[in-house]
Amino acid sequence: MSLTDRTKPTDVCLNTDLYELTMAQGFWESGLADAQGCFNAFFRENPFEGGYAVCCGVGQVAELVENFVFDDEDISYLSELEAPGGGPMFKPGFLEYLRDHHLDLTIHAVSEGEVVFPREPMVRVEGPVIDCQLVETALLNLVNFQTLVATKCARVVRAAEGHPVSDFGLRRAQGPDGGLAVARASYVAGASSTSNVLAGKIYGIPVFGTHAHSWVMAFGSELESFRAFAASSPKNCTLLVDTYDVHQGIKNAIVVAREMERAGERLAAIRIDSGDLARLSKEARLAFDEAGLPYIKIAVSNDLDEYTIQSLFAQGAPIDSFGVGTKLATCDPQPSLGGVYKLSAIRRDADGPWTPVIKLSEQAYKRTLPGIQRVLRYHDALGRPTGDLIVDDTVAHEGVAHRMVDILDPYRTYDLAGEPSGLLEKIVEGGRRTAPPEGIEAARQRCADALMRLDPAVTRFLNPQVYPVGLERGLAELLRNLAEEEGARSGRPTVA
Ligand SMILES: Nc1ncnc2c1ncn2[C@@H]1O[C@H](COP(=O)(O)OP(=O)(O)OP(=O)(O)O)[C@@H](O)[C@H]1O
Ligand SMILES: O=P(O)(O)OC[C@H]1O[C@H](OP(=O)(O)OP(=O)(O)O)[C@H](O)[C@@H]1O
Ligand SMILES: O=C(O)c1cccnc1
Repeated sequence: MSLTDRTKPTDVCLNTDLYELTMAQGFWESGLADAQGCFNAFFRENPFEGGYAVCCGVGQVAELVENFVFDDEDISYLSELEAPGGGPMFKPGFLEYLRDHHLDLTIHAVSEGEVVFPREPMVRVEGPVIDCQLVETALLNLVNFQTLVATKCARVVRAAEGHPVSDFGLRRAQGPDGGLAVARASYVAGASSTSNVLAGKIYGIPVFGTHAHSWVMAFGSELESFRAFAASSPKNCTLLVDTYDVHQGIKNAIVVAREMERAGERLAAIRIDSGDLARLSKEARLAFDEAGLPYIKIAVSNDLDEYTIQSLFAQGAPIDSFGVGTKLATCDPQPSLGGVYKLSAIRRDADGPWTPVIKLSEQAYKRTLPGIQRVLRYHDALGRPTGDLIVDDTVAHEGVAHRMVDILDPYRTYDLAGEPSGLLEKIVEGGRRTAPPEGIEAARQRCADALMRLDPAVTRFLNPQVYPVGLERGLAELLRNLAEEEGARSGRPTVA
């Protein structure tokens, strides 16, 4: 992960919200340090008004847990913190407890690159409630942003219809760490390369680049600048043709391409970064073809997103590749996923029975789901997903249940077809990863496969169909009972 890659590993434990540490101290003091909890990370709505999300960031969770250690420097910093009302924020006994404390967690997660849907657990964390709480913020920080970026990039890649998309977002990203996360998640979601060199080094993502307008402006003329770039980077030569006038830029690119041919080299591409990209790309294509240079590719950039790219192809633009920066890195127009991490079951000790719990809300869609949840994804004969069933292992259930109950409307049921398989895999047990890191290429392949199998009605941009996610009947009944009990206790009307 980027933080542990670039700073001392133990810094991950302070990459948290203060309240996680304050609550941990409270659990420790209340004698609840050994109580066990089960938390789920999930989101409530698909981003970008789309029909799905691409799970990302979970590939770094095991590393987070293994590196979650408070060293002397961390303890010393915490010991100096003052409470607003006076006196130390943390008690010496608690800080001694934290020193060399390791997270004794077991974690199940959806594999990176897989498609996920609202309300189903993406990550399930079990273990001492104090440890579950300590890891919350850092875990959400990894999973929320990368899932958002991966989803955005999957949309851009879909619009690009197989043409390469390069992440150009670093200069517009939310800080250095944000830029790395964007490059990583974009690659998982199908981007072919990144301009971010550090991301290339850390994650092994192919790096790609052209040149800036400043390169052209630094020379006496555009032609001179193109010649100098071709001489300097003959094997990696994409010329930016829009600094002054695109028509002249195309003519200059043809001159340089011919000179390169004479020197036994080939101009790879031009890039157009302003103006009407459909019209200019058509003119460029025609000019290169007429000049006998059909191999020169056309790359474009300039505030692109999935909608602009879709529109460019609808206009018949002969574009070969895309550089996408600002709108990818900032996940325009939705800058956050809103994923949450909620307690769903507790038990007093590690051998006792789990007690499922829920949080009620005035808004039914904000009510949480109880239990030790897992997800069964059903597939048709061709391996295409047909629906996801959330099962709770604290209640009796039918195992493979073919009927599911709508999460928000208990009177609505769906019949599931096909064969189910478990969506969550164990990635951490007793605080240790259960398998070596799988690497970014495997996640990228999984994402490509998952998106290919998903119903186009779910992946379309406009009014996508809702992918069915529902509750196994035992869980639906438990939810209704708990909501009634909690409602009666709080005097609120029952929402289930
Ligand atoms: N043919 C097209 N159809 C749809 N959108 C386009 C087309 N050509 C360009 N765009 C998009 O329109 C937006 C604005 O382009 P515009 O031509 O105004 O920029 P510009 O004049 O090049 O400005 P600047 O030089 O400041 O970048 C950009 O997001 C660009 O990608
Ligand atoms: O448009 P985006 O999707 O955000 O892609 C990144 C942008 O960054 C560069 O512009 P910038 O003006 O920063 O530098 P330049 O002088 O090299 O064009 C590049 O030319 C792209 O337009
Ligand atoms: O290499 C490029 O062309 C590039 C990289 C980052 C941002 N804009 C352009």
